[in-house]
Amino acid sequence: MADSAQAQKLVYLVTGGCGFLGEHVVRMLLQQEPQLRELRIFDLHLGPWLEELKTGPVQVTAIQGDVTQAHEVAAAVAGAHVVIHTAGLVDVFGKTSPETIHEVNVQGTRNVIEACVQTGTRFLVYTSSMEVVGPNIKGQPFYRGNENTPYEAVHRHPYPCSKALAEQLVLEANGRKVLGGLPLVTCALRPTGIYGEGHQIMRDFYHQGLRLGGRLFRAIPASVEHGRVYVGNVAWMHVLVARELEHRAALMGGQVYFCYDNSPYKSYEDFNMEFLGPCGLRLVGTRPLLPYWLLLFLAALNVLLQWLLRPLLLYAPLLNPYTLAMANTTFTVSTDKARRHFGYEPLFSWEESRTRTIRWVQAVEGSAQ
Ligand SMILES: NC(=O)c1ccc[n+]([C@@H]2O[C@H](COP(=O)([O-])OP(=O)(O)OC[C@H]3O[C@@H](n4cnc5c(N)ncnc54)[C@H](O)[C@@H]3O)[C@@H](O)[C@H]2O)c1
Ligand SMILES: C[C@@H](CO)CCC[C@@H](C)[C@H]1CC[C@H]2[C@@H]3[C@H](O)C=C4C[C@@H](O)CC[C@]4(C)[C@H]3CC[C@]12C
Repeated sequence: MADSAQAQKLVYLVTGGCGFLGEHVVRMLLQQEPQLRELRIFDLHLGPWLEELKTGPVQVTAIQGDVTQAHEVAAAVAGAHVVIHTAGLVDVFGKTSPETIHEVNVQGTRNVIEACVQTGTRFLVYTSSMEVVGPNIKGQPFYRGNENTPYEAVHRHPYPCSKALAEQLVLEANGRKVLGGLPLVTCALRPTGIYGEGHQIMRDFYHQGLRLGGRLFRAIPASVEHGRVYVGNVAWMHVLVARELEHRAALMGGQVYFCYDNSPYKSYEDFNMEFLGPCGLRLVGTRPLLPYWLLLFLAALNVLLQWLLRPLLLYAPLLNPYTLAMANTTFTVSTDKARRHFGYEPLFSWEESRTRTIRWVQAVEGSAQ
């Protein structure tokens, strides 16, 4: 008893802890981090599920706050040993202005770094994105690449631009002296497209399929591979990095790691069918049903409609030129850097990840009826 009380000494802060990934990180920390004494969860919107966590042995502190407000961030960071910064605005559909995306993703990250420096927190793990690398605006394939694969990372869309800038800030902050004189140790994790329980876009595709009489129509050639990784494994990588940063600071500080697991390489649509198929949906066509030029035209039309309708309503469909380019460009990773640097092995096999995700979609279906 005395031993476990002594071992429980660490204070962690998870920003964005009520988001899709953030909730998995929070739950994973509570299950897998025995050294945890207090877990602070900082988010603009706090979820009601946090209440159930407050009865466990770890002190769970929910903080409603905004990463763009430096003083709120500094108050939340003060006294934390580790910060896992997952908060961000994930918008590739034109729902939010580019300025707001920049403010949350870039200025928010700057505030987190400055808070660490001012309050003496030494370990910062940043959730970056594969989009920091690509796909680029030229649509060049990135086929089973790793962290050292040369690739022309050129972006125009506000989301990848903001993630790239924020990642750069985090990596440059590695080694800065924090209050007390010790160096800050940072690193960035780059998930590919995350899937699993709570994935809003999967839910959207599922509902779209139901509306279309149980069918989805193939729009992307099956040969275009899109990297995907299970949310539980992404969360597990965050927990491991947070734990190991202190012991392997020289090796891991300032590094980037793709998030990967054993999920199969498939097209975006074929991959989704791994879950939606067992839930009763069918992907129609072995080839795209519409020619690419027509899809591009529809995507451009959606942009025009979004602009025209803006004064009346928010029209933000899944298809726009950017999402089409994303889905239509091969981008897959194949790396073992995380295993070599901090002993990462996926916690969930592909079969388990798939089963869990199917069960979740079925529960979504149940709750929709
Ligand atoms: N979903 C993916 O496929 C994916 C892939 C790669 C990287 N990422 C990155 O992972 C992180 C989490 O993404 P997600 O998919 O869980 O998104 P999400 O939208 O589900 O979660 C983001 C969380 O951040 C919070 N947040 C937003 N603005 C905030 C602010 N101003 N202050 C405080 N909290 C704020 C939101 O309330 C939300 O709970 C993001 O940084 C994203 O860029 C996501
Ligand atoms: C053309 C449509 C026909 O069915 C398919 C459109 C699919 C798109 C909506 C998604 C294709 C690729 C996705 C992105 C990718 O998985 C990686 C991402 C990185 C992450 O940081 C945020 C989410 C996302 C941008 C993800 C968003 C949805 C897609 C563009």
